Amino acid sequence: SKSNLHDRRKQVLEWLSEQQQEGFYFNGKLSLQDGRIIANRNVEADEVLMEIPRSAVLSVESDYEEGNTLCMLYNALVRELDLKGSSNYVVYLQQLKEEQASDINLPSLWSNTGQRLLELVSMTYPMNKITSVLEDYSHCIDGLQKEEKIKTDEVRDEFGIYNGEQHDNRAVEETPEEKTQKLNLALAVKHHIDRKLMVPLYDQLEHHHLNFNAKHQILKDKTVRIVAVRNIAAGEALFRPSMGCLEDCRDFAIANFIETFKNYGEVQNYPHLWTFGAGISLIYHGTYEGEKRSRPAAVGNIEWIEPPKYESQIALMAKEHSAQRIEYIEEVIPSRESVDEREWLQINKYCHGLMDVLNDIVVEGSKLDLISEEEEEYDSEDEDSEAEEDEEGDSDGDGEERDTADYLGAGISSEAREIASRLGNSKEDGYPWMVKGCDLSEDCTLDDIEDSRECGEEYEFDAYRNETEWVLMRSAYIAVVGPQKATLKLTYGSGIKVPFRVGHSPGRGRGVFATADIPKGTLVWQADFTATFTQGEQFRKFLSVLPDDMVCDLIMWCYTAVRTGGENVIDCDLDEGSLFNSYDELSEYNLGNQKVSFANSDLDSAFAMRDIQAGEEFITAYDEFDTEKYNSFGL
Ligand SMILES: C[S@@+](CC[C@H](N)C(=O)[O-])C[C@H]1O[C@@H](n2cnc3c(N)ncnc32)[C@H](O)[C@@H]1O
Repeated sequence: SKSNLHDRRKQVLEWLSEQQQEGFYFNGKLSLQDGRIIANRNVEADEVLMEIPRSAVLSVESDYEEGNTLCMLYNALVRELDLKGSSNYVVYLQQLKEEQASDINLPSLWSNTGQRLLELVSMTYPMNKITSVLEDYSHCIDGLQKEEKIKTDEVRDEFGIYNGEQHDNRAVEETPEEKTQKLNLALAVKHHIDRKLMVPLYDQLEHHHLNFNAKHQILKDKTVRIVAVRNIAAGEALFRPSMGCLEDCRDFAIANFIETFKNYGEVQNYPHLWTFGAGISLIYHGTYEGEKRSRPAAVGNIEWIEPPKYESQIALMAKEHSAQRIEYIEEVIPSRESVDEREWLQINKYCHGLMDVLNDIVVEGSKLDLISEEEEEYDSEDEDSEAEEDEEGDSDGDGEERDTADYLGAGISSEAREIASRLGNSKEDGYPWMVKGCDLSEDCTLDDIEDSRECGEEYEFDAYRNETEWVLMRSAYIAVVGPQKATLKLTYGSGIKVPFRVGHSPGRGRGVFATADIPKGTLVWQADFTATFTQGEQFRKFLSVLPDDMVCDLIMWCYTAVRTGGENVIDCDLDEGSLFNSYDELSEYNLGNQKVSFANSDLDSAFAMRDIQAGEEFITAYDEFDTEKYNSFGL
C-alpha cells in the first residue's frame, strides 16, 4: 500500500541521511511524499538534486559485455543478502525485497509455451531484441550455483564492495522464502536505472520517456549525482528517464520507434510516448487497472504530439494494430490451455494493455477532423487551374490508375514507411499497408476481393476467433465509419447471452453450441456488435485494413439486410453470432426472432424457439434475414 511504500522509502532516506559524512546530499527543496520525491519549491535546470555516495551505491565494474554486468550486479546483491544483518545495505535490501514482493512472476521460470506466447504477445521485433520483457536473472542464479560461466574473479571491484571472492556453493539448501527473496532482488535489478549501478531512491523514481526532469551523472569518486535537466516547478514529482534513454529522449532512437511501444508491452502508471508507423505520435497518460477488473484494462487519455491528419492514417493504425496481433493469435489461443494460470494472466495483461491503448488511439484519432486523400487531391486540383477541366476526357483525370502507394500520401514519412515495412506482413510490395488488388476501387466486387485475398476455393481458415480478434474487427469498423456513425461500441464481450462454446460442426465449418440447457424463449443473442454499413465504399475500406484470413471470413459472414425503415444495409456481426449456421433439416432450426417476423427485418436478437439441450448447435435460417443484395452496393 501507499503508506507502506512511503515508510520503506522514508527508512531508506533516513539510512542515506546517516551517510552525510560520506557525501550524501538531498536538496532542501525536495521532500518525500507518498513515497515519491516532490519538489516543494521551484528548482532550476542543472541544480543538484541529490548525491548518493559510493558507500550507498551497489555496483560492479567489469569488462564484460552488458548482459553479464546485470548478472554480476545481481550476484553482488545476493551476496549482500547472504550477509543478512551484517550487510551495509540492510535497509536498502529490505526495501527492495518488500517492494518487489508482489511482483514475482519471472518468465524464465515459465513453461516454454508460456515464454513463447509472451514473446509473441510482446510483439518484439526483431526477436533478438527481446530485452525488457524476457530478460531476467534466473540464469544468474543457475550460474552461481553451478559455478558456471560467470567468472566472478574477473570482476574488478572499484567500489570495494565486490571483492571477487568465489561465492560458496551453498551446501545448505535454500528455503523457498530465501529463493523467493532472491528472485525479488532479481526484479529489483531489472528495474534499475543503470546496468552497473544500483542507486537507492533514484532507481525507484517513476520514469518517463519524454518529460523526465532528473538524470544521473557518475562523478570521479563514484558518487552518483542527480541533477535537474530542466526547471522543475514546485509540486512536481521527480521523474527519471528510462534506461537506455539517458539523454534527451526526443533524439534517442529508442523513444521514437515503435519498438519502445512494443518493448514496453504493458501500460504503466505514468505517461508514455507512443509513436506509430502511421506517422502518429502521442503521449498516453494511462494507468493499468490490472487485476482490479474482470479483465485487465488500461485506461488513459491522449495528448497528441503528431495527430493524424488523414483518415488513412487511422486505417493504417488499425491495420498495424491488427496485422501484427493476428500473427501471434493463432499460436496463442490454442495454447491457452497448456499454460499455467499465472503465466496466462501476465500474457493476457500484456495483450489487453496494448489493445486498450491502440483502441483508444483509433477511437480518439477518428474523432479528429480528418481528411481523406481524395478530398485533398480534389482541393489541390481545384487550385491548379479550371481550364484543365475542359480537357477532361475521362472522369478519372489522366486515366492512369492511381498508384496504390499514393493512397496513404503525404501523411507518412519515409522513416515511418521503413519501420512499417520492417514490421513484417510485407507482401510483394514490401509495405504492409499497401492496398491489394482492387480493394478500394469503385468497381471492385466481393469476388474480386476474395481473389486478391486468395480466399478462393482452397480457403480453409477456420481458427476460432478470440475476443482480441473481434475487438480488432470492431476497431477497424469504427476507424472506417467513425465513432458517431458506428453501430457498435468498442468493448470486449459477445452478443451471445447464454453459455456457449465455439466448435466444429461437421460439413459446416465452425458453429456455436450450447453448453447448458436453454429453455424455450430465452434471449440467446443480441446484435450488440453488429457493424452496419450503408455504403459499399465503407465496406471496402473496412476490409482493406484487415488481414487476408479475416477478410475471407468476413466475406463469408457478412450479409445484406433491410433495416426496419426499409433501407438496404450490409451487416457484419463482429462476434460469435457470425458463426451461427443455417439449418438443413427444419427440425434443427432452433434460433429465431420471436418478436418481429424475420422477413424484411434486420436480425437484431435471436431467441430459443424451443428448448435447446446442452451440446446442441444453435441453428438459424439465413433466408429469413439475408437479402443477398450486395449488387445494390456495387459489390
Ligand atoms: C455465417 S457463416 C457461419 C459460420 C461458418 N460455419 C464458419 O465456419 O465461419 C456462414 C457459412 O457457414 C457455412 N454454413 C452455414 N450453414 C451451413 C449448412 N447448413 N451447411 C453447410 N454449410 C453451412 C457456409 O459456408 C456459410 O457460407
